[in-house]
Amino acid sequence: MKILLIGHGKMGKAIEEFAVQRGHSLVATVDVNDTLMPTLAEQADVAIEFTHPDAAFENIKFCLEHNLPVLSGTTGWLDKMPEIEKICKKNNGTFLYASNFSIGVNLFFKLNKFLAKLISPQSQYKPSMIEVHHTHKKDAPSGTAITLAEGIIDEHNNYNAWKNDAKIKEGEIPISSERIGEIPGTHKITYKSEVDQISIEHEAYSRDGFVQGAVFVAEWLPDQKGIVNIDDFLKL
Ligand SMILES: NC(=O)C1=CN([C@@H]2O[C@H](COP(=O)(O)OP(=O)(O)OC[C@H]3O[C@@H](n4cnc5c(N)ncnc54)[C@H](OP(=O)(O)O)[C@@H]3O)[C@@H](O)[C@H]2O)C=CC1
Ligand SMILES: O=C(O)C1=N[C@H](C(=O)O)C[C@H](O)C1
Repeated sequence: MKILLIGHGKMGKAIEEFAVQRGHSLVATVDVNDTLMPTLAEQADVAIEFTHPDAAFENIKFCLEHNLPVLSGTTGWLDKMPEIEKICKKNNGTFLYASNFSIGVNLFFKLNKFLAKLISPQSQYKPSMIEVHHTHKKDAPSGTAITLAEGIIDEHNNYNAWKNDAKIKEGEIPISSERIGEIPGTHKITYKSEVDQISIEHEAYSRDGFVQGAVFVAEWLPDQKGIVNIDDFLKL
């Protein structure tokens, strides 16, 4: 498979290494000072995009307008998702976004929803979330934390919003973001009552889980159409 790799930072470099190990080739790596050229899109089977919250929209739009299936793992740009959905539809394109490509995290998303539904009638248990990442991370809360909060909001009758702050109003889930050293990504949800607490946690040991997931999804994506998601890939 021929991959157009957009973003050649921590994730891009690790994806390049793993993709080559899997027998794929790169049409090009496009980083911040490079230009996305239509000829690159013509030569590729799929684009993998891991860049910056301010750059993702234009990169994804370019791929969709040049008939190239694209997956993006970039977080912090989701206010523009409705526009991407329109562009994808208009161009009969293929797009997948995942806040986290790790298979473990995608199972954790399901566990989170299950727990939220189970605990919803027990209003004495109040949820909170902590996410911990490396100090280079540009966005807070993490995309994964937002997906987890949305999962709780979908399933729990008493919560309808999240806040990246300890000062919350009724119905809000507090998310605390910590940035420490080189931590790849840890997410913990706790439900506390007066008498006890229940926690679920996912801890990435390295970026390998995100990298492997992105390459596996990229191998599957060229045969799909429209807006698809990682649940479709994992058949969850
Ligand atoms: N979904 C998932 O599973 C995961 C998602 N992420 C997300 O992926 C994104 C990238 O993470 P990471 O690789 O760690 O970050 P890095 O900062 O290490 O890499 C991003 C790279 O993209 C470059 N870049 C910036 N703007 C553009 C542009 N317009 N076109 C092409 N390249 C550009 C940056 O250049 P420069 O540094 O010069 O700006 C940098 O080289 C983040 O949003 C992060 O949250 C990360 C891990 C897993
Ligand atoms: O920036 C990172 O590193 C990560 N970003 C994603 C996020 O915002 O959730 C996924 C993972 O946690 C690592």
